[in-house]
Amino acid sequence: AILPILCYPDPRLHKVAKPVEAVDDRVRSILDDMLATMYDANGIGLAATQVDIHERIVVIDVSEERDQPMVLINPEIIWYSDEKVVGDEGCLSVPGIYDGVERSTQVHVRATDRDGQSRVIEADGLLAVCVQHELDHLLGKVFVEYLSPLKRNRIKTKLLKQKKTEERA
Ligand SMILES: O=C(O)C[C@@H](Cc1ccccc1)C(=O)SCC(=O)c1ccccc1
Ligand SMILES: [Zn+2]
Repeated sequence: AILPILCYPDPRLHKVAKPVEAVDDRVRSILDDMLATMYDANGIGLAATQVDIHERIVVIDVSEERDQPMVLINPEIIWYSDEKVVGDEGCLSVPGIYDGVERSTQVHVRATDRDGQSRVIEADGLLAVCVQHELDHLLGKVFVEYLSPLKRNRIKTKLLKQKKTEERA
């Protein structure tokens, strides 16, 4: 099913996700819904927090063909490169806003996949950026929090105004 994506500044986006106890059919069903929702929204990643499910689950697909889904259950970054880069980021919970965020260029992530197997993924490029962005979501952090308070307030005002016009429409 396509799930509704929470929109900033919804307070639920700041809840901290809990670890998944067991990779069972309930979790696999959440994974399928999150992947459907991510592809429908044309995103390259989605964290469970964004669909109001507060468990440590992330899906990612950074492939051109949109046919290489990645599932990260209970992900943790076990190594960050010292080298960092500022890249333009967007967020499905902050529609229409793109701005520069500094991230490590490479990260190593330990995560469990849909079969319950634990793996370490060595990520670079857009995948490294996306992993860091998604894991922030699981900690209740949205990328606009890296921006200046002035920019963040302008974004809040803009999105709240958008929401009002949507409700009236
Ligand atoms: O809100 C999300 O987690 C999804 C987000 C992931 C992300 C994109 C870009 C940089 C970091 C994290 C998106 O997919 S935003 C929309 C999008 O499709 C996109 C934006 C910029 C570059 C590539 C894709
Ligand atoms: Zn996001």
